[in-house]
Amino acid sequence: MAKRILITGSNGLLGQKLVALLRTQPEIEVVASSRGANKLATLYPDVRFVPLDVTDAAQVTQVLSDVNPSHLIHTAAMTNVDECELNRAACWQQNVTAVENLVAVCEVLAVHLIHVSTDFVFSGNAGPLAEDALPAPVNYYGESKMAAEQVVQVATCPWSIVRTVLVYGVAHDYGRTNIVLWVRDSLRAHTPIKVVDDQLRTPTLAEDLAQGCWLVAQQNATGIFHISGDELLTPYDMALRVADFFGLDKQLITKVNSDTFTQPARRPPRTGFIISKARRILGYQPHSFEEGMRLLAQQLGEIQQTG
Ligand SMILES: NC(=O)C1=CN([C@@H]2O[C@H](COP(=O)(O)OP(=O)(O)OC[C@H]3O[C@@H](n4cnc5c(N)ncnc54)[C@H](OP(=O)(O)O)[C@@H]3O)[C@@H](O)[C@H]2O)C=CC1
Ligand SMILES: Cc1cn([C@H]2C[C@H](O)[C@@H](COP(=O)(O)OP(=O)(O)O[C@H]3O[C@@H](C)C(=O)[C@@H](O)[C@H]3O)O2)c(=O)[nH]c1=O
Repeated sequence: MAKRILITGSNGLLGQKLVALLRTQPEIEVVASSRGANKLATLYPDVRFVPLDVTDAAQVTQVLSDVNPSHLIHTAAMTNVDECELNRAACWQQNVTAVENLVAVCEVLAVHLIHVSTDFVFSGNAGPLAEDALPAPVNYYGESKMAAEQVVQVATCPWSIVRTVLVYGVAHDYGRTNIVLWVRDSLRAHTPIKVVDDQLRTPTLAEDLAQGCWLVAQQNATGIFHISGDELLTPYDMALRVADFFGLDKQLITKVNSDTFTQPARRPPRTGFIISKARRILGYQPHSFEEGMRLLAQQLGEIQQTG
């Protein structure tokens, strides 16, 4: 059966990669939605866009009824972890109330809901983690994402939860940075940076995450899937690799502990994912960190496309 896939948060990093991937799939129709004006209008004029603020229950009902999707990939969220700690009401609205709104309509219309979640639902005491590890968030963003997962898990429509870790990539007309771009840009500007070596993550190329979500939709797979890269690295390791890859000065990078930072939100120390379930069931195969940086550099026009 043909699929019509509605994406929330299509202006975001994952949302943009999903639109780029899905518009090239012959057997599906993609409909993009986001809260702000469509950032992809000139890039992909062929893709239908509908404005949608997911915190507005009436709008959610109207848009889902109009679009009548077979699948909904919910990427929209408040993703600034420190901002979530400081502005808890807004965080709850965007990360939990929004999911309640979506679930209510997905249940009525029997839409397959694919909800994107995070390694920050875990305490970070025992990474890398499999899907059945017990959530125990250490910050408010993580609490809100765990509460959203709980809403999804009792939904009566088909549902999947795709959890991911520290996503990197380039997007169009996009303000938020990520570890690869931040390190590259800082070193290029000869700005010294302090990078932690007491956190562990499996950094995720945004294209891989989009592919993971698409595999879930394509196969109508339900349940929880861990979708990330497969290299367990500290941010300090990542910074050194970025410096090597872009030929930048490693002397500018200082290794530090997380407790030297005074961020409003605590970060879980050891996360990272075991992705064997996604490999086995979905056929998911992530790029290496090196390959991810290569793709990013190609997209930035810094190196030629190969093969
Ligand atoms: N980035 C990361 O490292 C990680 C992300 N995740 C999860 O992955 C998902 C996607 O993240 P990512 O793409 O990086 O996020 P971004 O911050 O890049 O994008 C999120 C988008 O959500 C949209 N949005 C926010 N609030 C609303 C709203 N009320 N209604 C409609 N749209 C809204 C915004 O759209 P607009 O611009 O139109 O306002 C924004 O562009 C999120 O659920 C996040 O929790 C999980 C782990 C790691
Ligand atoms: C700003 C900064 C970050 N870092 C490290 C810590 C951290 O692991 C990594 C990224 O830091 P940030 O504060 O930008 O990102 P952070 O908010 O920790 O990223 C998170 O985003 C949300 C949305 C998620 O769901 C998580 O998976 C997670 O990756 O870089 C440093 O070492 N030094 C620094 O000065």
